[in-house]
Amino acid sequence: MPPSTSTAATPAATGGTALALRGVSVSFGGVHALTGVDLAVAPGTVHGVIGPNGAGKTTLFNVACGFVVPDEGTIERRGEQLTRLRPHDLAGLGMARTLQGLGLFDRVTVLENVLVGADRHARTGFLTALLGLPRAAREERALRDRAMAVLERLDVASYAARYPASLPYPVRKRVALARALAAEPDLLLLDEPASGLGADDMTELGDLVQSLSRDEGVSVLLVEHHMDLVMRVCDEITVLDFGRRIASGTPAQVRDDPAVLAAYLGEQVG
Ligand SMILES: Nc1ncnc2c1ncn2[C@@H]1O[C@H](COP(=O)(O)OP(=O)(O)OP(=O)(O)O)[C@@H](O)[C@H]1O
Repeated sequence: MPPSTSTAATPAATGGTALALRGVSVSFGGVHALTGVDLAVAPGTVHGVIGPNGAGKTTLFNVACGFVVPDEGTIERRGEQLTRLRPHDLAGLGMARTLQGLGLFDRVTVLENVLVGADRHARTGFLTALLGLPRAAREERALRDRAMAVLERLDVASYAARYPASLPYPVRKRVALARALAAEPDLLLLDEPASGLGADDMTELGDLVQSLSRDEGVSVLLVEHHMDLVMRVCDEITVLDFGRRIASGTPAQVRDDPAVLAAYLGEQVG
């Protein structure tokens, strides 16, 4: 079963972009990681962020997640400015993310990891459910059903009772994505989701991302090195270089942009 579409973003429902960064600047000491960057994720679309090494992609992702507070600029969600976005605010805002480091809990099972994501909708909370209190029983069952459904969708339900550390990396990546999807976000932030994946897994990942946006109206911000994946699944792409936006547009526009070609000159494009 796919995640519910009840929270999916539509232009009418959002009253604006799914996420917009305006004039965002971030410095680390003397390093200008981002300078006046604008980016708008249109509802229900996949927006890619690419750029050579050190271009500022991770910093931009961290701003969108609330890990990094920009020195200047604003973040808007559905037309409203978010002041002091924090990582723990994401679920309440209908946002979910996966990280390069995956961030799975090694001491609980795959299913329990995904339940942490699904817990966004629980009234009684994951801890109460874990403790098995009677009033939580029905809700816990519903949460487990949804978590299992997401694991099935990503073809990893057979690992539900296993511990993440014992699993191959591509499986752990799917579990991390399942945990994000279990929260039924309408905006998904993906940081290098294809890293460490083989060709088949990458193709399936691309199909899933496209299906989430096209069939379910989920908006996606995709920071990714693999150019072929970005070109295949993104509706729009923002290109960063030395912390500045040097181009944005459709994959075809970006591919032919002289500034982009110059930025990547000498880089091996994955
Ligand atoms: N915590 C930090 N402290 C100091 N400098 C940083 C920090 N994080 C990033 N930078 C610097 O900011 C710039 C942008 O880095 P960032 O990691 O955002 O780029 P990136 O495009 O994700 O690079 P890569 O593709 O290599 O991962 C780089 O010059 C980097 O060295």
